[in-house]
Amino acid sequence: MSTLMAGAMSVVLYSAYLSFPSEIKGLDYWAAGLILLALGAVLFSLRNSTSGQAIILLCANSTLIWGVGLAMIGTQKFYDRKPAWWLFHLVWACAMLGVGYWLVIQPHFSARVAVFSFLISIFYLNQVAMAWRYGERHFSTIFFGILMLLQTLVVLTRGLLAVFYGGAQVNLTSIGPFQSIYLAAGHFMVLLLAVSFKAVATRRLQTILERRSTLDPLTQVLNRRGFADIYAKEHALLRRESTAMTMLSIDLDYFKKINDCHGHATGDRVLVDVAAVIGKALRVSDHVARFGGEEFIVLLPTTGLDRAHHIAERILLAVREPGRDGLPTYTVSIGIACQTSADEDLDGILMRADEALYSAKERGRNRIEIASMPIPPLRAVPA
Ligand SMILES: Nc1nc2c(ncn2[C@@H]2O[C@H](COP(=O)(O)OP(=O)(O)OP(=O)(O)O)[C@@H](O)[C@H]2O)c(=O)[nH]1
Repeated sequence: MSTLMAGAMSVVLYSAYLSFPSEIKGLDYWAAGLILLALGAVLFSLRNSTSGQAIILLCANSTLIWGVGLAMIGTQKFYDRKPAWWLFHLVWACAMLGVGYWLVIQPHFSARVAVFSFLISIFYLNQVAMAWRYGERHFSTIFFGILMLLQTLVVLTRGLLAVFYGGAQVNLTSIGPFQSIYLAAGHFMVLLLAVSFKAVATRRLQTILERRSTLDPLTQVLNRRGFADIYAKEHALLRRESTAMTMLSIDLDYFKKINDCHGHATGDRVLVDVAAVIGKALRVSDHVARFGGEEFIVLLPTTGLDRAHHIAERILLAVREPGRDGLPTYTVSIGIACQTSADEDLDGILMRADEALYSAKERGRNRIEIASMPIPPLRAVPA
């Protein structure tokens, strides 16, 4: 039954590997690991029905180690870590030496079970550590980590029972409480592991799609939608705490000329460069967006005009430094608008920042202009 489950789930994971974006790594290794676990279980079931029991047992142990090992490699790839092939091969070699020795040269069932269990638990434990260190704090990771931990505990307990109580306690062909728990865990764990692989991968897919829908694909800064969400949060803060925030509207000067003289690809590289230069001039709490074209918007939360002007000057100077990455020298114009009242909305402050930007363009470009403050709405005077 568990063999069928593992086989079916490996197909599910492989089809996810084919259809998920290439940023989600490791799914193919998880699928291969499950196939090998299924194959290992088939080999174990054949050990008494054919001659050459020792060879079949060796192959079964080797296949199982490979199965769990490939799952570990998949998990390392999934979390963007360098796959520890050295650990994979070391564990496999030690397991084969140990199992081979206590199977063929000096037959000893409990020693064989102990060495196999301790070694294979290294692969499970490694995956617990991966999920703990690199996993997102989300239900799917917790589920994945707990399953790997449970699997580690079950396998380690089998190894310890083999060491302290001998072969009878861990021989899965005889009946006993631990044997039942181990077999049940083995059956369900294969299915649950595959489900947990799929759960963490689906969560990763969701995060990637969410990020894609709020980021500009060329420069990786926010797009209009992502910026509107951020602005709404900062606006709510401004309403609550009566702070100020400032918007910079930054536009490349004569960008059409850059495209015409150096080609569209160089134009794109200039856009990426300007996004990077702006990003370097900001704090982590500031936000940059590109709404398309060659205009960038910067939102500086809890920042007044003086500080914003200082940041704008820093950007102006950094941008026009010549020869970065072999790019043509270029300049930007910047319009600044400060918002102190929650009565103004995104369109209002954007319009003022753009007006200041046009005025910078009209006055010769490569300069900064500050927008006048909005005229507060007239309020009725009580009689
Ligand atoms: N390479 C590249 N060019 C773009 C992109 N989006 C818009 N453009 C180009 O940006 C140029 C904008 O030209 P204009 O609006 O005339 O502005 P400008 O040449 O910078 O002139 P000023 O803003 O007045 O200084 C056009 O040639 C667009 O084709 C893009 O994603 N990549």
